[in-house]
Amino acid sequence: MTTTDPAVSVRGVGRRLGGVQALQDVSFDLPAGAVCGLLGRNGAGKTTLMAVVAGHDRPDAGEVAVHGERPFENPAAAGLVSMVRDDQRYPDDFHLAHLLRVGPLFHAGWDAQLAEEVVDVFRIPAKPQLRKLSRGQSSAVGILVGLASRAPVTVLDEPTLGLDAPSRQAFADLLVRDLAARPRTVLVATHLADELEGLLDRVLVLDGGRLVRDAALEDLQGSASVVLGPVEAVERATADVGVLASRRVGGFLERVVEEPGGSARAAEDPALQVRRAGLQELVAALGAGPGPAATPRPDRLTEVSR
Ligand SMILES: Nc1ncnc2c1ncn2[C@@H]1O[C@H](COP(=O)(O)OP(=O)(O)OP(=O)(O)O)[C@@H](O)[C@H]1O
Repeated sequence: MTTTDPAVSVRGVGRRLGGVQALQDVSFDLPAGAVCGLLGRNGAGKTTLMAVVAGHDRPDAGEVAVHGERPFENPAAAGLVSMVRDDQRYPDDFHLAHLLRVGPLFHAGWDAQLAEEVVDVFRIPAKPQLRKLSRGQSSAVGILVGLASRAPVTVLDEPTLGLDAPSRQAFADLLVRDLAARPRTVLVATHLADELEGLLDRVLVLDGGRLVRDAALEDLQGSASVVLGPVEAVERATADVGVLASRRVGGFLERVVEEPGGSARAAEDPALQVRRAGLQELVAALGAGPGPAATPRPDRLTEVSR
């Protein structure tokens, strides 16, 4: 293994659960030290993918390697990857104090001081059993384990689910600070792409179990714009460009168009508003599922009317 080897390598991975093809032919590499957002709609396959990367589940097809080790049922990989699920279960009688005691037993790199800091920042209560904590408090416990375990590859499934706004900001601040002090690779699934955008180096987008985008954040940013205005004016300005999504609200039309070039004509029309597409909008446009074609590029389109 060299320093340029990827921290995570996924090749042709498939996973069928029940009657559902949850993952199909998924391939990507995560460079060591990258913070990668895993995005996609409900049921896109994010949790399934994270579970096979973390070795909680095995793929039916393809190969997964974490720092060169197969993660499933391989003791050599146990300390390399830590995954915190959004529905993480603990023993019924477990309190915070139990978790803080067993953390170092399960995670060789456990940082007790950081764990205590997370307890303070998120005000995680000591008293009720962990299973009785609120949704947001349970997420804070997940953040505690995810950060304090300091695994070389950390997998976080919806870490901010149910957190209030100050706590979501506290999570982002802690993650940035801790990664600067102890760089590691992070794969984080979220439905709040815009909130975590500032933390990400890479973005993976799943749709229906397939990987539809694997890009550096900077390549994705600026790859699309939003054009908004009266229906006819928007249609005229975007007639010959790549349209990723369209949404009609009354007499107005909003289109997500591909750059470069997509918004050029619209920018000359004072009746139209043009702005850069946010990550969330871009992901929605890429993974919005099948819809009637609105332009001659039906494979890339979604048309949503209200
Ligand atoms: N144990 C299971 N048995 C049958 N189908 C399953 C099982 N687990 C997941 N699935 C299905 O596999 C698909 C992918 O599920 P997954 O939980 O990976 O999606 P997700 O992207 O994490 O969704 P969400 O954003 O809602 O958490 C879904 O269609 C889901 O219904």
